[in-house]
Amino acid sequence: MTQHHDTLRAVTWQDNKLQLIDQRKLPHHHEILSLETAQATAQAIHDMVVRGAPAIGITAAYGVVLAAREAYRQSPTDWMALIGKDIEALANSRPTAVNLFWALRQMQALFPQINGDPEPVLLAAAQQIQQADIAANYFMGELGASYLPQGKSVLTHCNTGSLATGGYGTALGVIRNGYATGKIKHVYADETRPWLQGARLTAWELVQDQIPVTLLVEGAAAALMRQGQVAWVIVGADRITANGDVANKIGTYSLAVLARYHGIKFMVVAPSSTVDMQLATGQQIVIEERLKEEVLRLNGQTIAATGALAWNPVFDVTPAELIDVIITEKGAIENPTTEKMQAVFNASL
Ligand SMILES: CSC[C@@H](O)[C@@H](O)C(=O)COP(=O)(O)O
Repeated sequence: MTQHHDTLRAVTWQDNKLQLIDQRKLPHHHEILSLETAQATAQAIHDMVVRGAPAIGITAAYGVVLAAREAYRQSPTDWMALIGKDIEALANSRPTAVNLFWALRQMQALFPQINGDPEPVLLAAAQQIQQADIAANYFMGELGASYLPQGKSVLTHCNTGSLATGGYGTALGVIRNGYATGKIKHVYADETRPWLQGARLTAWELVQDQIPVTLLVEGAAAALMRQGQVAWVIVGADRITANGDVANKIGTYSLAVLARYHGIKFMVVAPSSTVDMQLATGQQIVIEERLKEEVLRLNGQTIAATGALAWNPVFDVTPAELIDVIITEKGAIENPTTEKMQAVFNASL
């Protein structure tokens, strides 16, 4: 086993409240938001205070705890009926990361067994979801790193680290493990327009871990690959469909196309809570579109020509045929197909 020193947690439960690091302010301001209602939790997910598919799911699970507390206060006998509105608000906070809906289902499945105050039972369940996510990340870190050659560089996109998960990270977990074991010598990170998760969050996490990181604009990825610097592209996922198609941060699909052209391997790292066996292919995934202002403005300042329109899909779908391996805590799926996905997930979902 590799030694783990990672302690950063984006989502914590303290003093009977949900505490979120405000990721919109990182890395230069470290502010914690304390939330006491499910409605505020849904708003925080929508507003990107917390982001990253597993972290969104975990936050929603704690949101259900807050919802149940409020509903039970209103009516100890009728809380299960009263909680519906809050669960709907949580479900409507963001559409693409399936971990959100998975976590809500996990929590709701417990309701029928609860007698009396639901809070202790639901809090334990939310904490268990977070602990299981961290354990999955450590496992995937080792499994993913076992695919890497010795002493090479990798390219990653968006932020998939402690901030995006229960802790440690998916793609960044593989990178952490790969660096600790000497397989990775250098990390290239896309800045990830327009929210700059790469520049603000991934670079911050890697610098803290003393892992050498070089930022590039997404448009530079092809030129970097052409130089022969990158052995693997390693990314996370927001939803993986039954055929192995992967929705992830906008720009991921470009990287997969580029990687194939340049003979570079492409790895997706995600826990089974990101797998949606109900959808046959990635074409059925709802892709979130956010406000055009996120593209037209930067740091509150208009940068684009006044009058220009903007298109702001925040995820894209990478077809399974461009993916060399999907790493999950249930195992690795090489050259994913529906049959291979079913063999791993249908038995257990
Ligand atoms: C382990 S995080 C995996 C994905 O959620 C991540 O790559 C991503 O696309 C995050 O998007 P975001 O819009 O920041 O929530």
